Amino acid sequence: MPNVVTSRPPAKLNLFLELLGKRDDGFHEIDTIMLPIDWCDEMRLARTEASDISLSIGWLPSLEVVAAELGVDPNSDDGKNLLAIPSDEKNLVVRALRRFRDHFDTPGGFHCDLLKRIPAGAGMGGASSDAAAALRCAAALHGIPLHNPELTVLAAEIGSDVPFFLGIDRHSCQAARAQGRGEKLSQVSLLSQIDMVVVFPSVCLSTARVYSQATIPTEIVPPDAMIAALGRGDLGGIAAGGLNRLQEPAVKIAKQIDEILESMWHIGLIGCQLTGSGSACFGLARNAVDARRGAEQLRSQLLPGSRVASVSSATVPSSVNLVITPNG
Ligand SMILES: C[C@](O)(CO)[C@H](O)COP(=O)(O)OP(=O)(O)OC[C@H]1O[C@@H](n2ccc(N)nc2=O)[C@H](O)[C@@H]1O
Ligand SMILES: Nc1ncnc2c1ncn2[C@@H]1O[C@H](COP(=O)(O)OP(=O)(O)OP(=O)(O)O)[C@@H](O)[C@H]1O
Repeated sequence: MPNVVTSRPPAKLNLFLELLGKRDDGFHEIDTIMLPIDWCDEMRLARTEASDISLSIGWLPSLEVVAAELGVDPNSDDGKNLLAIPSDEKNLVVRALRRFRDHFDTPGGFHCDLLKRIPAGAGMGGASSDAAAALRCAAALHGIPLHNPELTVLAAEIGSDVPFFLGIDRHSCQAARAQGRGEKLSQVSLLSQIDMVVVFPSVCLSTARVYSQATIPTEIVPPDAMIAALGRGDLGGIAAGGLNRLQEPAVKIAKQIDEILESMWHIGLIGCQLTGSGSACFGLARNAVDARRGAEQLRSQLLPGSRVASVSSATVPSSVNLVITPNG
């Protein structure tokens, strides 16, 4: 079995998110369509003799470059709020590796090097994706099948978005419908790649706080139109079928979201909306060239104070790659 593996956990966008009701466990019953995108973190996981679990974290291309894009001093309170990622039990990677080790009773521990690109508190699933990748990397290091259903059980215990990043059954997944708390998954097919622009304004939103200020609609919208448009590659239909019931409470907390969305509509993107509980927003472009051009335009208008990227749809789960180390 290998001693070191790597993976590139992707972010996700919620093309559709409806609130169906409040559950007794304090979570919301949701109906959401999630799309993996090629904005990824970088993970390296090694087995260790000692039983403890350690994590080192950095930012790509560097903390200073990311802080400059956001217009913050990395040592200021704002900078720490946006960029100081915990490396202890609060990090979902540490939580995932500890749960894995205890559940499968594997010998020794792990050391994880995590390089972040996915903004935190953005509604892009960064922590959840890292946790899912950590479970798969740990399974590969200990010879446990990557599609072992017990991994999905562990994932659901770690967070509502984590199961999505493990993929569905044994197949790679271009998009998924998530119901329940987010753990009931079904495949959604895409006829063609989707190209978008994503903007992360320099504000970190708490998922719990946005949900707590959301209201359950009297009239529930189903995701059928969105699912049909994705299946026939109809960009106009995807834009028209978009919805995010968490957008209203998120905008009340961070008003700049409205300004960002306005700028995105203004440069000709369509279906512009918040992803997840925010604060990141996305808009659909006709193709990758238009997405790159749109990102350049928004960068010149919005920087510093936002991170802007052109992205394309991707798949989950992220692959796990063996690293052949000199001592085998
Ligand atoms: C907003 C989304 O990202 C959309 O994909 C997810 O619903 C949130 O997934 P997540 O960040 O993994 O959320 P968790 O870490 O499981 O829960 C954080 C908090 O969000 C709220 N929460 C989360 C999921 C859900 N279906 N209903 C909720 O009300 C709860 O207050 C919960 O304590
Ligand atoms: N691996 C991780 N990467 C980034 N943040 C993490 C990680 N583990 C824990 N966190 C903490 O979780 C907070 C939320 O991170 P993030 O928004 O990436 O999580 P998420 O819940 O998966 O995504 P979403 O915003 O879509 O709900 C961060 O501000 C950070 O304090």
